[in-house]
Amino acid sequence: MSTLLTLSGVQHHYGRGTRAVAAVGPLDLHVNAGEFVVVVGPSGSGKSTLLRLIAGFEHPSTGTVELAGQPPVPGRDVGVVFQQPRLFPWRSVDGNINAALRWAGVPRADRAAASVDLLAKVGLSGLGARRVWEISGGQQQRVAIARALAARPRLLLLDEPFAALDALTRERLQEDVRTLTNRDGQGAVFVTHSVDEAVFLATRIIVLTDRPGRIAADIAVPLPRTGVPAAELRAWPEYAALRGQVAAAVRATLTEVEERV
Ligand SMILES: Nc1ncnc2c1ncn2[C@@H]1O[C@H](COP(=O)(O)OP(=O)(O)OP(=O)(O)O)[C@@H](O)[C@H]1O
Repeated sequence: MSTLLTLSGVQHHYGRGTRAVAAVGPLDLHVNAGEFVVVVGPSGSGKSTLLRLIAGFEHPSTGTVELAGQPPVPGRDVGVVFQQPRLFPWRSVDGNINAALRWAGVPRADRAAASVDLLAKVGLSGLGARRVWEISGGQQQRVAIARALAARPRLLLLDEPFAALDALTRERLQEDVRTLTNRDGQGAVFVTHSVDEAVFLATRIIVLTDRPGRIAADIAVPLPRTGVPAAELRAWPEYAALRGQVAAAVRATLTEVEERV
């Protein structure tokens, strides 16, 4: 498979001199097209910083980030979904998606059809005319995902996108994102604190050490992506074993933190 994303010798710190905070690295990471990478790690270990570096919102203090061989251009190469949907509250669902399509350079004449497609993809067909305040938090997050997909990015970056949702809505969205990314063959890098969410969504899990985040474990998740209902998959012994493996890796990073205190 072709390499989509390459991080080489990446380190990042915020601030300067004695006030500098080392947030990430050094780390190397290669992500292939079609991989769904989930990043877990202790609070403050640099997960969001890593996504910001991949999105091109931040430039690494040392090392390089390349998407398909080029430095990432913010807003062009990747679609980003945050914990809060960050929609235009005064616009309709369609209005929000249309704005994203316009920024993505989709010609005006093609936007209506593209919007219908995107709404269908995220399970919101028929809700285009609703105002943002007329839909639920889960539906708002679906609109945010549709917006991130508008530019047909090769890579989707998701920073704890379901953390603010209730458990049932969260499970539904997990299933949809899993199917969606599987169908389109996009790459994804997804940050979460939930080991279960990581095992359910990932083809590969990266566990970060405490700050500055380095790669403590790189765990393949060889579970089927289609054909097994979510509840059944979660009951598989292989699923439980992976959960145990990832939880142990995360615990090991926390033990390191405790031993230093
Ligand atoms: N703009 C900034 N200026 C200074 N320090 C920052 C900035 N952003 C993040 N940091 C620091 O860098 C480190 C990594 O932060 P980051 O938000 O990437 O971690 P995280 O793993 O996503 O955290 P959490 O799991 O709590 O969301 C933290 O110590 C944080 O305080």
